[in-house]
Amino acid sequence: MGSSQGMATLVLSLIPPWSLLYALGALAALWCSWRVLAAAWLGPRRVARALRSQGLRGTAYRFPSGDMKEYVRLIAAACSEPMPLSSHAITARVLPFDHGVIREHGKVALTWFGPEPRVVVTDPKLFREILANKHGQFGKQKSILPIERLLANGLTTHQGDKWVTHRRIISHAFHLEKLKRMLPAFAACSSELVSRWGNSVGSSDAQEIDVWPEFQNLTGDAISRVAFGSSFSEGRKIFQLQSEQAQNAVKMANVMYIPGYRFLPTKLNTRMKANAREVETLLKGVITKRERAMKDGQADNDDLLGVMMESNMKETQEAGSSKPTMTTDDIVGELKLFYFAGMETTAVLLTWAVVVLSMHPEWQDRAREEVLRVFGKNQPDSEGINRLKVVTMILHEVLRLYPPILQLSREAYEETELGGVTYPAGVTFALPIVSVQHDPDVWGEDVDEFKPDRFAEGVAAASKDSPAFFPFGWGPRICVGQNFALFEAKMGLSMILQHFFFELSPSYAHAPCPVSSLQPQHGAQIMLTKL
Ligand code: HEM
Repeated sequence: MGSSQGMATLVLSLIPPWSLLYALGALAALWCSWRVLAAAWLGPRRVARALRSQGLRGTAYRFPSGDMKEYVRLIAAACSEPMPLSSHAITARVLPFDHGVIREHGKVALTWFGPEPRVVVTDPKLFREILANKHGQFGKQKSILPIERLLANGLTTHQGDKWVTHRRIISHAFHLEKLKRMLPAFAACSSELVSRWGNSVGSSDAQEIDVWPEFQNLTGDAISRVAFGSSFSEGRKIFQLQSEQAQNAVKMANVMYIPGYRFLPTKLNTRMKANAREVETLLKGVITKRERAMKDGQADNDDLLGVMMESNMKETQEAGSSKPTMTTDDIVGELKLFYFAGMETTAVLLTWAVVVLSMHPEWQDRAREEVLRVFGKNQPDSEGINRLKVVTMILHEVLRLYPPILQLSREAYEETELGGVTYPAGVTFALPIVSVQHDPDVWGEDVDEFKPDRFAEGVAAASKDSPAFFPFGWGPRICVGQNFALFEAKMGLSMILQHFFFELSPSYAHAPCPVSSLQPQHGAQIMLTKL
């Protein structure tokens, strides 16, 4: 024993210290290569074998980027030219990769997001099962990108107890009764839009207007007024900054792949950080002002901020805590989120509604007849808005054919069984809303036709496999602002129908495009004529 120890000491003393460093370096490199190999090669192969052995079909894993290159290539190709006018068969254009995979492999298919397994699910029953998340095994993806945090850190990104309390507080603010009180704000914004359009349209000639930026302004203004009431001008400034932030985020997304890029003092990074600081300062100012007014009993709490702060105070009192349930930072995050979650989506809905009604003048006439019967030329009220049957059917059909959010995703938090296949923890499920809503097996052979009548007996009776209508999601995470969005869209559309006829402009190219939402790639040019 003694002699072998002596031998080892002798050998070690003969090895120069730098070669020990080399050896350690080589070991570290070997370990890193092993980790990379395990994550990007062995892991995917193991998961693929396990899933295929249970009968799941799909694409073969390609090292190291999986299907990502093909996914991007197909979208670029599909969006390189417009679609035929009046065609509503958009799935192959806006989600070409998933569309092809579903056709080839069926309604549950394995694909690869880099080395991560991504299972595309378009079977409505499984779709609902994942979103309903009865046993807590499916959740939002846990990793949230720093860029998402910079834009908005609120309900959509929260998990667990924090999500439960925030959802409860925010739901109060979006309750139908509360929304009724917000109606004057929607009406004021729509009336501004209609009188601006009226001024630019001559008395007899038709005038071309690109309604896409117009509706973005409308919904941005509406959320500023509805969220901040009397502090509308600060609200507008905040939302202008948020709008700039969203555009910068798109530029940023193009360079995010450069490691550490976001820490460099580039012009874009500096602007985004300054912008985020300014939004936060403005929001905190509005909140502090409101807190003071509430203490003095002088606050007008009919806006979203007021209702949310009131309901937060109640929660805090009921919990018997000295600390507020939602902190000022929490409220700032939620307000920022309302802009991203609520503005663009509703603008997209209004845009496709006007485009589609221009393609189908018979439905435009029916909608106008109803609006004029219910309101005449008067400002729409909440009671009348709730009686609009044709307009509601039209908006549902537009949301079916052109869902503003094309797809959702969820992660398996633990090993879980779904549709007879056991999935390991960490698998991502892609849920393409647009594919389910354009599936002939679910909606019938006329699936790609604009037929609002299918919603005559409500959403549940509209499809064979009911319900298969998911524009606002499904289950506990269903859109908290859906009543808000529909109220706003009905108000805007009614006022436009009261004052104008519209048809497609010759310069319009039909090109739905998957950006952050389903946007018109080259704008939405409409010819307006005064009624
Ligand atoms: C036509 C308009 C809209 C559409 C199509 C839409 C769509 C959606 C969808 C699909 C989800 C579910 C996301 C998921 O499950 O991962 C969602 C969630 C959400 N939406 Fe909307 N939305 C619209 C309008 C609005 C408005 C106006 C607001 C607020 C002002 C809003 C606020 C939210 C929030 C806060 C969530 C997160 C809910 C949660 O995670 O608990 N949305 N929306």
